[in-house]
Amino acid sequence: MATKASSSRRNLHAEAVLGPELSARLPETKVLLVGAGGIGCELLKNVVLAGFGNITLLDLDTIDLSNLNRQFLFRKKDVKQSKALVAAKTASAFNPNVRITPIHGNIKEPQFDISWFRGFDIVLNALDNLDARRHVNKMCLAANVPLVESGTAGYLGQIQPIVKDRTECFDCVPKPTTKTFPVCTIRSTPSQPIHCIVWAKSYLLPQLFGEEEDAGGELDEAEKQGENAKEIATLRKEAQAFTTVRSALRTQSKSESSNAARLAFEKVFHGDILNLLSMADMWRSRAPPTPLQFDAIRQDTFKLEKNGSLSPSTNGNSQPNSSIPNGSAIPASGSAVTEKLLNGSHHVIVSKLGLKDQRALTLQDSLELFVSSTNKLASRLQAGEDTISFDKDDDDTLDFVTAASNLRSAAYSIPGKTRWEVKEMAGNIIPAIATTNAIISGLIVLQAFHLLRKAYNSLHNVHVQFKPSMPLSSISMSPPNAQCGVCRDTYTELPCDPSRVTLGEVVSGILGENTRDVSVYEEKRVLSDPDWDDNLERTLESLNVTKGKFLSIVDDDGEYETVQVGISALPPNHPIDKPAFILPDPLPSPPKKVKPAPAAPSTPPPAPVSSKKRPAPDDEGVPSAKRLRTTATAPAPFTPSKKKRLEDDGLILLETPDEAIDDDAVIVID
Ligand SMILES: Nc1ncnc2c1ncn2[C@@H]1O[C@H](COP(=O)(O)OP(=O)(O)OP(=O)(O)O)[C@@H](O)[C@H]1O
Ligand SMILES: [Zn+2]
Repeated sequence: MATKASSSRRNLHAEAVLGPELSARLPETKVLLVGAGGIGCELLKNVVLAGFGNITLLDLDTIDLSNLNRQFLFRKKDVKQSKALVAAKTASAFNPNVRITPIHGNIKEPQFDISWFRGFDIVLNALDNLDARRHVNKMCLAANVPLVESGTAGYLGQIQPIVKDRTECFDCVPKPTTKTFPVCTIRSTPSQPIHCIVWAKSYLLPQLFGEEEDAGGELDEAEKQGENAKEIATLRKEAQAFTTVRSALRTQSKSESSNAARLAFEKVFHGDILNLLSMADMWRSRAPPTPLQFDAIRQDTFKLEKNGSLSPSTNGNSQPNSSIPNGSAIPASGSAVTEKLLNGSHHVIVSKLGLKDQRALTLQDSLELFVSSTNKLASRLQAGEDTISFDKDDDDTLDFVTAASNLRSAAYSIPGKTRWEVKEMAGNIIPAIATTNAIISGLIVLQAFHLLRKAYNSLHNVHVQFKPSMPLSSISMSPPNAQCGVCRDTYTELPCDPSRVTLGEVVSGILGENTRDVSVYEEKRVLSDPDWDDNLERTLESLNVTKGKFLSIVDDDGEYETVQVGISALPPNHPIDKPAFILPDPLPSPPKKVKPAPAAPSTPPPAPVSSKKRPAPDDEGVPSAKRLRTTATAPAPFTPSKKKRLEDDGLILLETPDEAIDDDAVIVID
């Protein structure tokens, strides 16, 4: 047990650096750390060693073998255990005076409501996805708790301190959206390895092993977008033919193993390609693909015509119409194998000694991998798995995507990729660099100290960049974006019993004397608007508006900012004969909206300071919503309910003539 003397000796260093006032406060400061992954493990170690004494650590995940190289609080014996629990246990040993409360859960769960967030002095994010980051940002704004946001991507990293009404919030600057590709490039005319990988991951795998679905919608949309109508008709036929293959995969017996795989192969790598070849127009200006032959590849008699013109990395040395022997590796772009091939040498040497993941695959290898992974996935379906989707850590799905994408690449004379490269590209993986995580975690704690001291002028957004001469750059904080649809809203809390209080009671209670035309949303669901009051008599519970959710009350004339009403629980001693809700006192009074700046002149003015910011790096992107209510600044041409009804009828309404139609028509890598 630590004595008082040893514990004060332990703190001497921190006290000298932080000063007596802050270091005396740290043992009592309540910090919430969200995420116990790459950044989270480093950060937990830092906050424990800095002297924070009351830490809540939350993570939804369990430890994976692949985490161990950088998430140093975990050991092999901990694999499959809760990250939060193991990290808390390991880090508790670093300082006997620390109390770490681990929570194995999702930060979006309703029990982590506004009052729960309000119980912390500071929140530190160590997350890996936009959705959770956005959620924590909003909860911290609602609870008025300072947040330090962070992210790393390989050698790059960023931290952003966020204080309500003083700094930009996480959503003040729009985030880049995921790269998308036109349907026809993916489905008929791939020209790069990534096109084949997206096809295998987002089209073929779901078609064979995912939920049965009508691909018609996606193609209808592609047709609307003006993509080639004849080609779309061929793709429709192609999609229908999947039914036979799907049922073979779900019923084949062990003895006919490989029959279903052969059927799948023949459909997608032979039949579908023959169909496409019949559309002569398509191949006038591009090299046609080659239908693959199952038996010939197996027997090593298949000769693949190589047409150098399709290779993305052709360097002038390619040799049109030279043939790649079946037993040779499909060249992996960027690898020594490719170099040799592109330099005219056909004596491709495939090392069988290299790591399995990093070996270039021959056409035969790909075929065998296709058969074995298809069979494994089929037996999983037969053993009761409903649907199977891609997961970079699920070997069977990764093998399938590796094999299928390489076979497709071969058919289209596109360089192949190793299993390792496919994992990186299909999983959207930027290798994590432990050093970047460590630097970022140190910076998070420094900004946390400024926040706790309320030294707002010392706050900085800091970037770790790949520039040896200047590895760190920092930018002073910008004020909130006046048009931000998240931090400019007015937040309030409504303790209530959702099974007893009606939507109408809440809306009129919150508006009070200030009655005006409003529309009410929960996320993007419209619950009522001035022309549609059907739901006002219904209880919140019947509308699925429960603890932890927000009701957004939007001024219909666009004159006032939106009021966000966070639903929370009534205190346990609330008298049963009193109304089933407690209105905030005073009632929220949203400010008038700041009108957006006039349209930019034709010559753009110099970039404002805030545009120097780099958006937070993200391992996982989310496609942009068709119309995010919160970012709409101009009054909508339709009332929300009417818009919703039209959208339910399958119509997409554009806000402005130049609004792009959303991403439904394209396949998204996520
Ligand atoms: N909604 C959420 N609630 C709680 N924890 C979350 C939530 N979303 C993500 N996380 C956690 O944030 C952490 C992010 O860490 P990191 O980026 O290192 O991810 P990882 O899953 O450990 O690594 P990798 O994705 O590279 O395999 C993960 O441990 C993840 O479980
Ligand atoms: Zn904002």
